[in-house]
Amino acid sequence: MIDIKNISKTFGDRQILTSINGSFKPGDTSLIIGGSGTGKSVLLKCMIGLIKPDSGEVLYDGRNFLTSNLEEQKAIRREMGVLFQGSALFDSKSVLENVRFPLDMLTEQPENEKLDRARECLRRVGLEAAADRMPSEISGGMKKRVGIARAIVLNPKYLFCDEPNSGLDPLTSIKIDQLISEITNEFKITTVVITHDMNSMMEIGEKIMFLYQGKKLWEGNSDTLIHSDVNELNEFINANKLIREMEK
Ligand SMILES: Nc1ncnc2c1ncn2[C@@H]1O[C@H](COP(=O)(O)OP(=O)(O)OP(=O)(O)O)[C@@H](O)[C@H]1O
Repeated sequence: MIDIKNISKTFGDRQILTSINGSFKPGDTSLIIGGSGTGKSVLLKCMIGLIKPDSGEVLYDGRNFLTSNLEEQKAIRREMGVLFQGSALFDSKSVLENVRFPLDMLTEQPENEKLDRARECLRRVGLEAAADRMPSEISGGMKKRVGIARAIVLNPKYLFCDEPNSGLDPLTSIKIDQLISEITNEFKITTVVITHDMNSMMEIGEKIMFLYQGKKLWEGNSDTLIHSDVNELNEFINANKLIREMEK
C-alpha cells in the first residue's frame, strides 16, 4: 500500500503540484492520467525519491519515505521496480544481462541463482528465447517486456511505470498493459502507471487519478471515467478519443 499526502512541488515560482493526496493498493494497477505538462512525471518522481517535494508525505506500508534515514530509504528503494519511458535498456548488454543487472548491483546472490532468477523473469514476460539477443535486435514491444522483466527481477512490492505504451502500436500496447496488470495481480504488487493511453484507461483502469495543472481533479475507475461531471476530464477524454479515431 502506498499513501501520498498533501504532496506539493514548485520549481522556481512555478507551482507544479498542489496538495496531491491518494492511496494505491496491492494487486491494483492504478493509473495517473492527465494532459501534457500537468505534473504526472513529477509526482511519480516525488514518490520514488528522484525529486524532493516541498511538502507532503509518501508512505510505503506506513513507512514515511521522505523522513526515513538513508538505510531505511535504501530498504524501501530495494522494494521498488521502475519501468522508465523508452525502456532504458543498456545497449551494450544482452537481454539476459539487462534483466540480471539489478541482481548484480543490489544482491550478493551466487551466479547460478542470479541467472535462474533472470531467466525466470524473462520466461514470465514470454522472452526466454531472446535471452542472448542485443536490445538493438529486438522490437519496441519486446524492449518493454525486457524492461518489465528487469523491473520485477528483485520481486518488488511496488512497481512504477512511466508511459509504458509510448511508441507502441495499439495491439502491442494492449499486450503490455495486460502483462503489467497480470503481474500486478499475480504477485500482489502495488503498481502505479502514468499513461495518456485511452485503451489503457478503459482496459486496466481499476483505479484512475486525473491530474490537471498540478491538482487532482478527479478519482475513479474505467466505469465512472466517461460519466464524470468534471469538464476538464471530459475535455481530456474527448481529445484522446479524437486522437484515437485519427490513428485508426
Ligand atoms: N527538473 C525540473 N525543473 C523545472 N521544471 C520542471 C522539472 N521537471 C519538470 N518540470 C516542469 O514541470 C511541469 C510538469 O512536468 P511533468 O513532466 O510532470 O509533466 P507530465 O504531466 O508528465 O507531462 P508529459 O505527459 O508530457 O510527460 C512541466 O511544465 C515541466 O516543464
